[in-house]
Amino acid sequence: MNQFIHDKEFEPFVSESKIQERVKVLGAQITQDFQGKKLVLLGILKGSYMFLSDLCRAIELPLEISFLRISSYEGTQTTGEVKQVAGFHDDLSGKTVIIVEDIVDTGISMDYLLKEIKKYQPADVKIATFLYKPDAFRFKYSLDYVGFEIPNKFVVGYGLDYNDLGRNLPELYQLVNSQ
Ligand SMILES: O=P(O)(O)OC[C@H]1O[C@H](OP(=O)(O)OP(=O)(O)O)[C@H](O)[C@@H]1O
Ligand code: HPA
Ligand SMILES: [Mg+2]
Repeated sequence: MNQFIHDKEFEPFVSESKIQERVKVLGAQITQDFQGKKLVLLGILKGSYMFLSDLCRAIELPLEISFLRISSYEGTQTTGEVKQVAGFHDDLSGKTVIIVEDIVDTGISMDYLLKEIKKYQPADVKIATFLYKPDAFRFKYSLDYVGFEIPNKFVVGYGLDYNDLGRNLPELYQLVNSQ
Protein backbone atom coordinates (compact mmCIF):
# COMPACT_ATOMS: atom_id res chain seq x y z
CA MET A 1 0.00 0.00 0.00
CA ASN A 2 1.34 3.46 -0.90
CA GLN A 3 2.20 5.87 1.94
CA PHE A 4 1.37 9.58 1.90
CA ILE A 5 3.86 11.56 3.99
CA HIS A 6 3.58 15.36 4.15
CA ASP A 7 3.17 16.40 0.47
CA LYS A 8 4.66 13.25 -1.12
CA GLU A 9 3.62 9.74 -2.14
CA PHE A 10 5.84 6.70 -1.57
CA GLU A 11 5.45 3.17 -2.99
CA PRO A 12 6.59 -0.16 -1.47
CA PHE A 13 10.18 -0.97 -2.43
CA VAL A 14 11.85 -3.57 -0.14
CA SER A 15 9.66 -5.84 2.02
CA GLU A 16 10.11 -6.44 5.73
CA SER A 17 11.01 -10.11 5.15
CA LYS A 18 13.71 -9.25 2.57
CA ILE A 19 15.17 -6.69 4.96
CA GLN A 20 15.21 -9.11 7.90
CA GLU A 21 16.81 -11.85 5.78
CA ARG A 22 19.56 -9.51 4.56
CA VAL A 23 20.32 -8.08 8.01
CA LYS A 24 20.82 -11.62 9.34
CA VAL A 25 23.38 -12.29 6.57
CA LEU A 26 25.28 -9.10 7.46
CA GLY A 27 25.23 -10.08 11.14
CA ALA A 28 26.66 -13.50 10.33
CA GLN A 29 29.47 -11.94 8.24
CA ILE A 30 30.36 -9.52 11.04
CA THR A 31 30.31 -12.41 13.54
CA GLN A 32 32.89 -14.23 11.40
CA ASP A 33 35.08 -11.18 10.76
CA PHE A 34 35.57 -9.80 14.29
CA GLN A 35 36.25 -12.76 16.57
CA GLY A 36 38.48 -11.71 19.48
CA LYS A 37 38.23 -7.94 18.80
CA LYS A 38 37.08 -5.19 21.16
CA LEU A 39 34.06 -4.38 19.05
CA VAL A 40 31.92 -1.21 19.17
CA LEU A 41 28.84 -0.65 17.02
CA LEU A 42 28.56 3.11 16.61
CA GLY A 43 25.01 3.94 15.54
CA ILE A 44 24.50 7.27 13.78
CA LEU A 45 21.25 8.88 14.92
CA LYS A 46 18.61 9.23 14.13
CA GLY A 47 18.30 7.11 10.99
CA SER A 48 20.30 4.03 12.04
CA TYR A 49 18.29 3.08 15.13
CA MET A 50 16.17 0.35 13.53
CA PHE A 51 19.00 -1.21 11.50
CA LEU A 52 21.30 -1.13 14.53
CA SER A 53 18.66 -2.75 16.69
CA ASP A 54 18.23 -5.70 14.28
CA LEU A 55 21.91 -5.93 13.33
CA CYS A 56 23.21 -6.12 16.90
CA ARG A 57 20.89 -9.06 17.60
CA ALA A 58 22.25 -10.86 14.52
CA ILE A 59 25.88 -10.58 15.73
CA GLU A 60 26.96 -13.38 18.06
CA LEU A 61 29.92 -11.62 19.70
CA PRO A 62 30.44 -9.48 22.79
CA LEU A 63 30.15 -5.84 21.72
CA GLU A 64 29.55 -2.32 22.94
CA ILE A 65 26.90 -0.02 21.51
CA SER A 66 27.46 3.68 21.19
CA PHE A 67 25.63 6.53 19.43
CA LEU A 68 26.54 9.77 17.72
CA ARG A 69 23.97 12.20 16.38
CA ILE A 70 24.53 14.18 13.19
CA SER A 71 22.16 15.83 10.74
CA SER A 72 22.42 17.27 7.21
CA TYR A 73 19.12 16.72 5.34
CA GLU A 74 16.23 19.14 4.89
CA GLY A 75 13.32 17.52 3.04
CA THR A 76 14.74 15.26 0.32
CA GLN A 77 18.01 17.20 -0.19
CA THR A 78 21.34 17.36 1.61
CA THR A 79 22.28 20.83 2.85
CA GLY A 80 25.89 19.84 2.17
CA GLU A 81 26.71 20.77 5.77
CA VAL A 82 26.97 18.09 8.49
CA LYS A 83 26.01 19.24 11.98
CA GLN A 84 27.01 17.24 15.05
CA VAL A 85 23.99 17.59 17.29
CA ALA A 86 25.51 16.63 20.66
CA GLY A 87 28.94 16.04 22.19
CA PHE A 88 30.46 12.56 22.12
CA HIS A 89 32.26 11.24 25.20
CA ASP A 90 32.57 7.46 24.79
CA ASP A 91 35.97 5.75 24.78
CA LEU A 92 36.83 4.31 21.35
CA SER A 93 40.61 4.14 21.75
CA GLY A 94 42.13 0.79 20.76
CA LYS A 95 38.71 -0.58 19.79
CA THR A 96 37.35 -1.81 16.45
CA VAL A 97 34.56 0.60 15.58
CA ILE A 98 31.87 -0.31 13.07
CA ILE A 99 30.00 2.84 12.02
CA VAL A 100 26.37 1.82 11.52
CA GLU A 101 24.36 4.04 9.14
CA ASP A 102 20.95 3.72 7.55
CA ILE A 103 22.17 5.14 4.23
CA VAL A 104 25.24 6.33 2.36
CA ASP A 105 23.78 8.62 -0.31
CA THR A 106 26.11 11.43 -1.49
CA GLY A 107 28.61 10.14 1.10
CA ILE A 108 29.04 13.59 2.70
CA SER A 109 27.93 12.43 6.16
CA MET A 110 30.17 9.34 6.16
CA ASP A 111 33.15 11.38 4.94
CA TYR A 112 32.63 13.66 7.96
CA LEU A 113 32.23 10.67 10.31
CA LEU A 114 35.39 8.90 9.12
CA LYS A 115 37.45 12.02 9.87
CA GLU A 116 35.70 12.70 13.17
CA ILE A 117 35.99 9.15 14.55
CA LYS A 118 39.69 8.85 13.77
CA LYS A 119 40.25 11.62 16.35
CA TYR A 120 39.23 9.10 19.05
CA GLN A 121 42.14 6.77 18.10
CA PRO A 122 40.26 3.53 17.41
CA ALA A 123 42.30 0.45 16.40
CA ASP A 124 40.23 0.12 13.22
CA VAL A 125 37.15 1.71 11.62
CA LYS A 126 34.69 -0.17 9.41
CA ILE A 127 31.40 0.85 7.83
CA ALA A 128 28.08 -1.00 7.84
CA THR A 129 25.26 0.71 5.98
CA PHE A 130 21.77 -0.60 5.38
CA LEU A 131 21.50 1.26 2.03
CA TYR A 132 23.93 2.62 -0.55
CA LYS A 133 23.18 4.78 -3.60
CA PRO A 134 26.19 4.25 -5.94
CA ASP A 135 24.87 6.77 -8.51
CA ALA A 136 24.76 9.56 -5.92
CA PHE A 137 28.04 8.73 -4.12
CA ARG A 138 30.74 11.42 -4.56
CA PHE A 139 33.71 9.90 -2.67
CA LYS A 140 36.35 7.16 -2.98
CA TYR A 141 36.30 5.39 0.41
CA SER A 142 34.99 1.83 0.43
CA LEU A 143 32.01 0.44 2.35
CA ASP A 144 32.55 -2.82 4.24
CA TYR A 145 28.99 -4.10 4.77
CA VAL A 146 26.09 -2.96 2.56
CA GLY A 147 22.52 -4.19 2.96
CA PHE A 148 21.15 -3.06 -0.41
CA GLU A 149 22.48 -0.98 -3.32
CA ILE A 150 19.55 1.14 -4.51
CA PRO A 151 18.81 3.62 -7.34
CA ASN A 152 19.13 7.35 -6.78
CA LYS A 153 15.58 7.89 -5.50
CA PHE A 154 14.52 9.20 -2.10
CA VAL A 155 13.41 6.43 0.28
CA VAL A 156 11.67 6.24 3.66
CA GLY A 157 11.01 3.57 6.27
CA TYR A 158 13.16 1.26 8.42
CA GLY A 159 14.57 4.30 10.26
CA LEU A 160 14.73 6.67 7.28
CA ASP A 161 12.56 9.80 7.31
CA TYR A 162 11.11 12.44 5.07
CA ASN A 163 11.04 15.59 7.24
CA ASP A 164 10.89 13.48 10.42
CA LEU A 165 8.07 11.13 9.43
CA GLY A 166 8.21 7.56 8.09
CA ARG A 167 10.96 6.16 10.32
CA ASN A 168 8.67 3.62 12.04
CA LEU A 169 7.61 1.83 8.83
CA PRO A 170 9.07 -1.70 9.04
CA GLU A 171 9.63 -1.88 5.26
CA LEU A 172 11.26 0.46 2.74
CA TYR A 173 9.32 2.80 0.39
CA GLN A 174 10.53 4.93 -2.51
CA LEU A 175 9.28 8.27 -3.75
CA VAL A 176 6.78 8.03 -6.59
CA ASN A 177 7.71 9.98 -9.74
CA SER A 178 11.11 11.14 -8.47
CA GLN A 179 14.16 11.29 -10.77
O1 LIG B 1 25.37 10.40 2.26
P1 LIG B 1 24.58 11.62 2.63
O2 LIG B 1 24.07 12.35 1.40
O3 LIG B 1 25.33 12.54 3.55
O4 LIG B 1 23.24 11.11 3.36
C1 LIG B 1 23.26 10.19 4.41
C2 LIG B 1 22.87 10.82 5.72
O5 LIG B 1 21.56 11.41 5.63
C3 LIG B 1 20.74 10.91 6.65
O6 LIG B 1 20.84 11.70 7.81
P2 LIG B 1 19.92 12.98 8.13
O7 LIG B 1 20.72 14.24 7.96
O8 LIG B 1 18.64 12.89 7.37
O9 LIG B 1 19.65 12.82 9.68
P3 LIG B 1 18.72 11.70 10.40
O10 LIG B 1 19.53 10.40 10.42
O11 LIG B 1 18.48 12.24 11.75
O12 LIG B 1 17.47 11.56 9.57
C4 LIG B 1 21.31 9.53 6.92
O13 LIG B 1 20.95 9.06 8.20
C5 LIG B 1 22.79 9.73 6.78
O14 LIG B 1 23.39 10.17 7.98
O1 HPA C 1 16.88 8.61 0.37
C1 HPA C 1 16.94 9.05 1.56
N1 HPA C 1 15.87 8.95 2.40
C2 HPA C 1 15.88 9.41 3.68
N2 HPA C 1 16.94 10.02 4.22
C3 HPA C 1 18.04 10.15 3.44
N3 HPA C 1 19.23 10.70 3.75
C4 HPA C 1 19.99 10.58 2.68
N4 HPA C 1 19.32 9.97 1.66
C5 HPA C 1 18.09 9.68 2.12
MG1 LIG D 1 16.90 12.22 7.81
